[in-house]
Amino acid sequence: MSENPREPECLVEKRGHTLVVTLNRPQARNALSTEMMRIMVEAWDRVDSDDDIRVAVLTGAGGYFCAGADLKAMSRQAPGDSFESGEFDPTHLPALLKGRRLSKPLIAAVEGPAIAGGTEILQGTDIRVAGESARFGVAEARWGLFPMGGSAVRLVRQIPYTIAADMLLTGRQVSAQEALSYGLIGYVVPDGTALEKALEIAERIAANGPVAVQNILRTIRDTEGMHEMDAFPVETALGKKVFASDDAKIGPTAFANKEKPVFTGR
Ligand SMILES: C[C@H](/C=C/C(=O)SCCNC(=O)CCNC(=O)[C@H](O)C(C)(C)COP(=O)(O)OP(=O)(O)OC[C@H]1O[C@@H](n2cnc3c(N)ncnc32)[C@H](O)[C@@H]1OP(=O)(O)O)[C@H]1CC[C@H]2[C@@H]3CCC4=CC(=O)CC[C@]4(C)[C@H]3CC[C@]12C
Repeated sequence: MSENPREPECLVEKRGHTLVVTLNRPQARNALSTEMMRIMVEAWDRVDSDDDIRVAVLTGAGGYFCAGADLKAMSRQAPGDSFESGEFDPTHLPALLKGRRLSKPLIAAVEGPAIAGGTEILQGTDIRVAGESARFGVAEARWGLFPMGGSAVRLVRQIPYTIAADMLLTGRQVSAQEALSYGLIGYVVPDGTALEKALEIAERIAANGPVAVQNILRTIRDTEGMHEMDAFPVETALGKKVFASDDAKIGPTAFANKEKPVFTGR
């Protein structure tokens, strides 16, 4: 099928306090194009800069999540050439959230295949929902490629070593139920309802204190891999910022008055 030139290759829509980012090349199973990744980076910048956005959701169009890099485009222009020329420094791939993390929670809503770059970007998300027919895998080795989206570093930190090694070295796909059992995802829902579930989770987070949410998230990230005695000073500094916020007064007062807190994000 030809690509629809009028349709953006990535859709970005604000729904209340949530920004929904939809990979939109279903005819190519939402394979990553440079245009798609350009829009993704714009969306990530908007998440970080717009105080009214408290959560983001990443999903794919057409019942697919993402088939990874565009292998056809890659056959026409080898990424290695771009690396050698210095055109791309793959140490930082902001579209794939490698070398960049969002300051607000990112929820993945996966339907269908999340393969190679699709499972790579998944590892940059925080909460993950998948339809029961979704499939995951890091297929790069099958094509003589390297999972440059961060999986050879991240996957073994997110799921058991032997499963990560198996997936990375064989390139095999795993079902949503397997992925749930490994802890790669947190929810399996009926096909077609992953976005609905992700938006429900997003709403719950958006109703919480934004200062608290963002500093809890930052603590998780900034202390990953640290000895706890080295991590606690980092955690405490961020926690004190939260307790110094207006929201830290709004919450308890709302409870005492038997009201729903209306947080300001300050
Ligand atoms: C290294 C980083 C990641 C690399 C990769 O992801 S490699 C890609 C691996 N992907 C796969 O193995 C999946 C292949 N597809 C499938 O297995 C199946 O299609 C499916 C299971 C996904 C679906 O099966 P299906 O039966 O439903 O559908 P099909 O009939 O198979 O397909 C339908 C239709 O879609 C087309 N299709 C499917 N997948 C792809 C695909 N991956 N690419 C293209 N087209 C696809 C299929 O052909 C059919 O089409 P049709 O015409 O109908 O026949 C990289 C990630 C990001 C990169 C960096 C980005 C920025 C940069 C830019 C540069 O220029 C180079 C440097 C770089 C920094 C770049 C470097 C490498 C990355 C980091």
